[in-house]
Amino acid sequence: MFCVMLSCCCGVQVFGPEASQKTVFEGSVRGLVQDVLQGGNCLLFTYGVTNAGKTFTFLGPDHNSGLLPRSLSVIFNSMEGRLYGRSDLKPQRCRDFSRLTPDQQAAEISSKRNLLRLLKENDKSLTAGKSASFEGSSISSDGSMNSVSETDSFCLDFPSNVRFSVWVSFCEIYNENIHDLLEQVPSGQHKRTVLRLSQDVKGNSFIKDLRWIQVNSSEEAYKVMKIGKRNQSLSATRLNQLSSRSHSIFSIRILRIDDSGVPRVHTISELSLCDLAGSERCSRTHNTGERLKEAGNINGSLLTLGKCINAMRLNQNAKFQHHVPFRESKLTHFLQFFFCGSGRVSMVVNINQNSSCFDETLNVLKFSALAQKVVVVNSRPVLDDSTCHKSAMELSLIIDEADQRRNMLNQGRRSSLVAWETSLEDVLEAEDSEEWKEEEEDFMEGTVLEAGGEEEDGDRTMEEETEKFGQEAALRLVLEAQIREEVSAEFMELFNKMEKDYR
Ligand SMILES: Nc1ncnc2c1ncn2[C@@H]1O[C@H](COP(=O)(O)OP(=O)(O)OP(=O)(O)O)[C@@H](O)[C@H]1O
Repeated sequence: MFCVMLSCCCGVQVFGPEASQKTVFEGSVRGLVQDVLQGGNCLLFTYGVTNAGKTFTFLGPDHNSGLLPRSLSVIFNSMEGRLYGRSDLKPQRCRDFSRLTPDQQAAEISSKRNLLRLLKENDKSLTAGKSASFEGSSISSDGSMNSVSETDSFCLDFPSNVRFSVWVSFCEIYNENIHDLLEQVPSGQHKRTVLRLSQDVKGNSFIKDLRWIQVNSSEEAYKVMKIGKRNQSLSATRLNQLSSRSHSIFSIRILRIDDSGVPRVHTISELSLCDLAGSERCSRTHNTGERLKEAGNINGSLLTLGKCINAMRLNQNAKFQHHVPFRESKLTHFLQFFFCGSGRVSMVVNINQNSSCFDETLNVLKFSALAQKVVVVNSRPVLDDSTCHKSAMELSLIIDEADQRRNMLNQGRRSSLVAWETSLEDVLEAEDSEEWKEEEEDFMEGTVLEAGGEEEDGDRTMEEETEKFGQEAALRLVLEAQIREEVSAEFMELFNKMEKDYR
């Protein structure tokens, strides 16, 4: 018996064991897909103990597709007849794009052809019985998505000259190493390239050299996902015959292009679907050797995710901002972009109702109750034609916009946004950075001066507001703070216990 629970800042929805994949999709990710089609950024991640049905919900068997195939279907159905026909605009870094030369475009097309050919070759070897890594799982050999409704779509209210270019990537975090699941490793060679997390000049993290493939239909995107899934690290454990030993991240990036005259990229939005590996207790799995090492890394990164969520939640009300340890694991470092005000975040919590995992499940539920309290303010960057040179200004405007929304949302409360760390761990993208910095400094100087006057006005309004609400509001705040303190103390205790258990 498996239950699914959706948890996000807008509330919690619980789906019982009888709920169909369609119902879960409609009650959870469909709204995110709509947001992404409108230009927003969304992250959805699965959470739960091992063997709780995360991959089932995420991908689903062929006759009963999960969240990812359904999202692809709705995205492409909604874009019917509005796909951008060329491949001269490609996403790069975090939310930038580059214009490809004709040679680069030809290289893109041929590399995609080779990748898709790989699927056919793999299928032949699968039917010959050479590999069974994906047996019993979700994907048909012809790459079709049988169970997804062909009609589900959103009506996009954009001018007729607006076109969409869709790109996908698929990677995994295995033993704290990031690997591109679309990398074609020559046969006989087992060593895969380790990719690095990098930051652009705006402080947004992205995976350097990750492959992005332009896809023109949901079937094509699904085939790409199939190829990646076959490369993912799966192994049999005592609790799950096909247990994910890594966190996998499938990202869909949509370039909204104004296709009149010289094509202009208007927005770049992203839907990231992250199937987290399940937490596992060694006393139950009896893992040893390589499996034990994997379990240690999985539990470690999930623990850091918990710490980050707890710190973000505390920061919403604290006078002094706690350090959020995003950099303690690759997973949280990668997710930082979404958690720091750049998108909507939702979590799917899977529950296996087997009584043997009762206390682990209770921990998962407590975790999700806390995660739900974190408010992430969403901002939607709009690109201009001369994107690169206006980036500093855009950044400031985005920050201003996010601040305004945050103030409206959290009147009298502390920010849920977390300041970017300034020291870069990995690679600093140096291109144009000097120019950008100068522009940014000039612009920031102006912003700081302007902001000073506004702040005084804001303070006055704030005082009036405080008087108006009076004693009743103050009492409510004290009570809320007390409750939060208690929950937070309980949670810290829980973390310490979990840490001890996993050792
Ligand atoms: N709702 C469901 N209905 C039927 N079978 C399910 C359901 N959810 C999960 N299963 C089955 O339970 C088993 C474990 O599911 P799955 O591999 O999705 O778990 P998981 O949480 O991803 O585990 P891990 O973290 O170890 O990768 C699979 O055989 C799957 O087919």
